[in-house]
Amino acid sequence: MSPTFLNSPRRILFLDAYDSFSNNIVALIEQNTDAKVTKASIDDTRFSNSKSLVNLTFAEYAQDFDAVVAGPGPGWAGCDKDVGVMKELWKLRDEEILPVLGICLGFQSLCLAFGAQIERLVEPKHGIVTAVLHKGQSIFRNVEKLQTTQYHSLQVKLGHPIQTNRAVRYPAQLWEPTEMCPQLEPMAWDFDSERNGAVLMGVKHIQKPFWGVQFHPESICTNEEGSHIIRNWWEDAQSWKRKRIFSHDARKTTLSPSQLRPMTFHDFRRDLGFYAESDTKKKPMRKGVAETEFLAKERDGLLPDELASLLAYGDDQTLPYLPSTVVHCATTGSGRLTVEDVCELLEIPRHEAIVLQSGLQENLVPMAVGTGRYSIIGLVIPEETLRLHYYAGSRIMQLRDGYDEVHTQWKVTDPWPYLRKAMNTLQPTTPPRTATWAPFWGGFMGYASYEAGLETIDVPVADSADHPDICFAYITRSIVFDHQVKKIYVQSIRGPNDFDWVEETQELIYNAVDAKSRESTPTSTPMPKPDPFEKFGPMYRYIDSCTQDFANREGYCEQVRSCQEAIADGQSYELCLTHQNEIRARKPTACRLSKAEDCQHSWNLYKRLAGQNPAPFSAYMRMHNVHILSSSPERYISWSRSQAAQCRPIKGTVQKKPGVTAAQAHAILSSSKERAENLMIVDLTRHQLHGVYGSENVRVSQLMEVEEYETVWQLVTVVDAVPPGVYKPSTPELWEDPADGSSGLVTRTSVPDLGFQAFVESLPPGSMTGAPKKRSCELLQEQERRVKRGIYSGVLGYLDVGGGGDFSVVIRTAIKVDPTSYYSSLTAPKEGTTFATTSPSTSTQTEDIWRIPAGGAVTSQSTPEGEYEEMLAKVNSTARAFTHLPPPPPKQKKPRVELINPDHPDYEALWNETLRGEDGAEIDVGTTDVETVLRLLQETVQRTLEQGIGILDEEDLNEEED
Ligand SMILES: C=C(O[C@@H]1C=C(C(=O)O)C=C[C@H]1O)C(=O)O
Ligand SMILES: NC(=O)CC[C@H](N)C(=O)O
Repeated sequence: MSPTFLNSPRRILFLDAYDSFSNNIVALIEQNTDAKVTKASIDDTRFSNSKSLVNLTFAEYAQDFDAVVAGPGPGWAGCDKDVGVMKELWKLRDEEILPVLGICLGFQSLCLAFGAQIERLVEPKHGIVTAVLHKGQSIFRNVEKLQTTQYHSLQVKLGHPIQTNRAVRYPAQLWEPTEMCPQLEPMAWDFDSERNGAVLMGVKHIQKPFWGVQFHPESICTNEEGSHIIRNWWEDAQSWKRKRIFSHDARKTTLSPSQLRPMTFHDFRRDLGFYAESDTKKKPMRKGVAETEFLAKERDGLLPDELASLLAYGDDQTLPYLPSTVVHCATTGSGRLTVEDVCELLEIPRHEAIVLQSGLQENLVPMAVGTGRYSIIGLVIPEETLRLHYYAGSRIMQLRDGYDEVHTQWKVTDPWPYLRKAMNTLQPTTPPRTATWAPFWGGFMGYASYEAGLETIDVPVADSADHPDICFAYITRSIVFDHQVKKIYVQSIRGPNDFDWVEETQELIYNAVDAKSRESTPTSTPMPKPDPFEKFGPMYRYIDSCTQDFANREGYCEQVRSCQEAIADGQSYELCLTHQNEIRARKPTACRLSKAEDCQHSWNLYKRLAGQNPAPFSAYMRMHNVHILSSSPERYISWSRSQAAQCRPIKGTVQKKPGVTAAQAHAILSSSKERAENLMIVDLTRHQLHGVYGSENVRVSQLMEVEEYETVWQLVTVVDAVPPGVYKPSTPELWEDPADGSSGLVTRTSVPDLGFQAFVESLPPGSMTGAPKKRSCELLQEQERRVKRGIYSGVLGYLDVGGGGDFSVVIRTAIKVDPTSYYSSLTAPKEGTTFATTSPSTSTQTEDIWRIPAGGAVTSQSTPEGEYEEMLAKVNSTARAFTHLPPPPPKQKKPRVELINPDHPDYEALWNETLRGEDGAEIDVGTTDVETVLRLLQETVQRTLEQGIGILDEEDLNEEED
C-alpha cells in the first residue's frame, strides 16, 4: 500500500486509571512502536464534563488516535468511578472502533464487557513474578518462555472448565471460548498458585480488534517477552486498521442511516495520520509545575518572580540586598575533623541550623558506594537568613525575615512554582574559581511534609498551623564536607563582598584541623564517646524522665488486617502503614529559659542518635518551632547540576537481633514477600521518573541489594534517570560524581530543570505510600485515623542554586514541634474545612513530646505480628537515643579500631595497617563478608597483642566471635 500511510506519525492513546505504573507502559510502548503516546485520565474533564470548553465526547476524542491502551488501576472494572471512560471503548460503534490493548484493569474491563465475571483471587498477586503458559498465537506469536510480573487481587472468570472444574476435556479446550463468553478467546493462563487455580492471563476478541493481558508487561521483572507482546499487538493493531481503511466491507453498513458518520477527505487523511495533534487538544493532562498555570496573579500576594527578587535583592527595608551572583569558595583538608567538630567550632548548635550529615564508618570513610559522600552544614545567620514557609490545607505561603517574622503572607494554588522560580533566579553568574565537587553552593535547605506531598496528587488535607508543611531556609553560607577525598569547602553566595568571611572561616577550620591532628590520640571514630559524667548531668536526668507511648500491638495488627482487606479487594497493591509513636520527657529548666540551651539540648540528642545509628542521610534541623533529629537510610531523590537523577527506594527490612545471621537476613530478603514489596516501589519509582525524563532515559542500576545498617538490614534499589540525549554513565560511582563539577552553570543553562520537576512530581515518596499511590494515600488516611503524618514521611534536603538537589525520606527520625504560641508571628490559618485531620500533640512549656513515627509496607503476604515487630524495630532504632543503655551491640559488627590501645607508641603504624587475606592481598572490608573480616581482624589483633600494642584479652575476642 501507499508508503505515506506507513511513514506517517502514528498515535496511541493511553487511558490512565490512576495507576502508579502508567508511565512505564507509555515508555514500553514508545520503545517498541513507532507511535507517539498521549496520556489521558479515565475521568479527564475534557470529555467527561459536558460543560467543558472543548466539549468532545470520548468517542470523538478517540478518533484522533490509531489505537488505545487501557491501563491498570485500583478497584473494580464494574465500578464506574474506577474505570471512567474506559468502559466506553468496548461500546464504540463499528465505524468508530479502535484497536485496544487492555492491561490488568483494562483487561478486566474488556472481559467484563463481553460477559465475564470479575472475582477476588483467593491469594492476591502483587509484585509476584510467574511463568505464564500462552497459546503462541496472535499477540503471543513467537513469544518464548514468558515471565511476568503481576499486580492484581481480582481475576476474570469466563466460566471455563479449567476454572470451574480445574480440568479440560482435551488440551486444546484451554484455548476455546466458553458459552458464557463466546467472543473471548483465551490466550494465556497462569498455573502458579494451587489456591488460585488456573488464572486467565490473556484474551483476544474473536472479531473486534481487542486484546488484553492480566499481567504487567512493563514491569522491570517481566522478561524481554513483554516487549515482544507489545510489538505483536502493534503490528496486529496496524494491520487491522489498514484492512479497515482499505476494505469496503468495513464501511458496509449494518447500522441505520442516522448512525452513519459521513467520511470526508480530511477524515481519510486523519486516518492516514497526516495531522499532528490538534492544538486545541494540546492542553497538558498531567498536573505539572508548568509556570503558565501560575501566571494569574495571586491577589495581594507575590508572584514567583517577585518572591525570587525579594530573596536576592531585598526590599530596602527589612530584607537585605545580597545578590547571589558570585560563588565564593575556599577549601581545606578535613583531616580528623568531624562534621560535629565544625558545627561546634562555629557555634551552630546554639542557634537555628540545618546539617545534612553522612554517617561514616569508623575510619571516617563513607558507609557505602553511592551515598554518604558529602555532609552539608547550612549556616542560619541570626537576624538575616530568609525563610519560606507553606501551610498545606490553607495553602498559605510566607516569606519570613531573619527574625523569623512574617514579611509577606499570601495564598497560593501551588507553592512549588515559587521555589522553582527562585532557584532559577538565584542561579549565580560567577561559579567558584576553585575546582569543586561540592554538590551544594548555597540555596534552599529544609523539608516538605507528607501532607505537602499529598496536595501534589490532589488528596485533600486539612488546615493546620502547628508547623509549616514546607520549610526552607535560604542558605547563603555553607560548609560542605567531601568525605571521599577528605576535603572541606567553605562557601558563600552572600553577595559579592563575602570572600572575607570565607577566608576567615577557612582559616578557623584549618587551625582546628591542625590542632586536632596534633592531639596525640586521634579520634578513631566519629561516634561520641560515652560521657562518664553523663550520669550526673542534665542529659541523664532528661533521659530518665522519658516515657514511651508506642503503637499498641492489637490496634496495629488490626490496622494491618484492615489494610490487607483493602488489598484483597483490589483497591491497593501495597500500603505503607505508619504510626505516630511518642516519647515524652520533662523539659529541662534551662531549655525553658533559654532558646540557645534548648537548641543545644536538641543537638546533644542528635549527636547521641547519629553516633548510635549512623546513616547515610542523617540530619539535624532546628528551624522555627521544629526540631528534627534524623538518621534516615533512604534517599528520596538526588540530581546533579546536569540533571542526572537518582532514587534509592528501600523496601524490605530485617531486624538485627540475636540469632539472626547476615546469611539469614540475606535469605529472608531474597524471599518472594520482601522482593515483591520492593518490586512494587521500583516500578512506581520508574513510573515517576519516566513521566519526567521520558521513555528512553530511566534505568535500574541496582535491583534489590541488601544493605547493612546499625540495627537493620534493608533491601535497596537504585533507579537512575538522565536528561534526553545526555551521556549515560555506566557505573554507580560515575552516577554519583557530579560530572559537571564547577562547570555546572554551563550545563545548567542548556538543560531544563528536570530534577526539580521529578522531585515535585514524585511527592509524597512512593516508599511511604504504596501503590497505586493516590488510592493508597486515601486509604491510608482512613487507616491512620486521619492523624497527620507531618514531617515524617516527607522529604528533607537541599536545592542548590547551581541546579542540583538531594533529599532523604524522613524516617528513623525524632521530631519535636514546639507550641506555635512561642512563635506568635504566625497567623494561624482558620480551622473549619470540611475535611478533618487531626494533628498529633505538640510539646508544652514543661513537657517535650518527641514523635518517632514508624511503619512498614503491608502486602497480602504480610502477617500482622510481623508488621508490628518490624514497626517496633524501626522506632527503636531511633528511640535508643532516648534511653540510658543502648542495647548490646548487634552481632557481626564491623571491626572496631578502639579495641586497640591508642597510647602505644606504635599505634600510628597499626592505624595504617590494612586487613590482608590468606594470600596477602588487601581486603576491602566494605564488601567482604563479616565472618571473614572478623577472623582477619582477630588475627591482626592477635599479632598486635603479641607486639604489646593491643589491650584486648581473650574474653573480648570471644565476645566478638560468637
Ligand atoms: C515506614 C518506614 O520505612 C519505610 C518502609 C520500609 C519497609 O517497609 O521495609 C523500608 C524503608 C522505608 O521506606 C519507617 O522507617 O518508618
Ligand atoms: N493492576 C491492576 O490493574 C489491578 C486491577 C484490579 N484492581 C485488581 O486488583 O485486580
